[in-house]
Amino acid sequence: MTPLPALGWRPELAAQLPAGTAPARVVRVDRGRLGVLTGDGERRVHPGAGLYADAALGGPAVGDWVALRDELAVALLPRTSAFVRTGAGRSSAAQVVAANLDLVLVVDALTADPRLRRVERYLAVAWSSGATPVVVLTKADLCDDVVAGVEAVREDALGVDVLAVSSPTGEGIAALRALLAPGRTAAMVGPSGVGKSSLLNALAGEPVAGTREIREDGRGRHTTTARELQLLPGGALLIDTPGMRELALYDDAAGVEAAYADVADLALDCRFRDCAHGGEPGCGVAAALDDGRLDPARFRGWRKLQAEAHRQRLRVDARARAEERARLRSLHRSRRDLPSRPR
Ligand SMILES: Nc1nc2c(ncn2[C@@H]2O[C@H](COP(=O)(O)OP(=O)(O)OP(=O)(O)O)[C@@H](O)[C@H]2O)c(=O)[nH]1
Ligand SMILES: [Zn+2]
Repeated sequence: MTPLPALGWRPELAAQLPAGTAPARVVRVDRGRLGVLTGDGERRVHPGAGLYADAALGGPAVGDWVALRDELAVALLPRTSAFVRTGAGRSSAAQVVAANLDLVLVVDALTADPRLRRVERYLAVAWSSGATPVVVLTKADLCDDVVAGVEAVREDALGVDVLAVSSPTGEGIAALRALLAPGRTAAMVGPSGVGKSSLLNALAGEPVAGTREIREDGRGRHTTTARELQLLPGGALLIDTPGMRELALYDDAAGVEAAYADVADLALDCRFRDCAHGGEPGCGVAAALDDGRLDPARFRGWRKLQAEAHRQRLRVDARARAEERARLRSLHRSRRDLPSRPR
């Protein structure tokens, strides 16, 4: 028997449960079936039409809470956060790949130069989901200057925890575990090969990634399910779905603007075109914060990225000016060195 808070249950959800139903957390969405965890263990249930009643929610996703009536999931409970994939392929319909995340581990490796722009894009998507991002830099054991590597990312990822870890040596794993408090739900994003599976195994203390087939003994019959939500020994929950992993590929091409299109929309209402949304009269962003249309956490996330984008522009400008000077110098030099034209 697992107490519900250990599955990430929030007491305020109790009021949202239809009469005669019990809560369950979705651990896998499979053609026509849902794998769920309840206080009594893991089960497979049928998704009822009620889960799709609100088209804007995009149906059940890993991490969602559903209301069960026997073997039927009848309702989708409100989410605190949602990782949405948009613009994948030709369809522009939003697809929720994971829900109710507290933390998003943005994973990259310390072996290559820190890929700051890429980390930033992941951070933008993480903030926009409503979850708090943490940057986890893997392969610390292969890096000569871990401190510098961490510092470069930290400078860029304002207000975000940045940790260095090594899955084989265990370096930094305890510090990461400390962030993964009991009942909190996290998920990993990051490019292929940076060590997400290894990290999941290190956190789990046993190989779960790659060998995620779990044999279950349910009342005499054996069922096999591949869970996409793991309970870690420390009590946190870690979501690892192919959807989250693919998300990376799409959002590499998208950008901060896309992730924060709603804030940009609100800014269109500002009286002044160059409004900095810092207390100016007639500010559309401030109005939306006041009446609850804009979440303050989301606004802070956007602000951080705006500041970073600005600094990045200054850096690029400085580089462009330096390059232009170098170009002019070499041009003069080549003119000077040019042999005089034959008459
Ligand atoms: N030295 C070292 N090698 C690591 C570490 N983490 C992962 N690796 C190695 O890096 C390679 C890729 O690791 P994975 O865990 O499969 O990476 P992944 O991000 O899950 O990759 P995908 O499954 O393609 O998304 C493997 O050969 C791992 O053994 C680390 O901290 N140190
Ligand atoms: Zn404004």
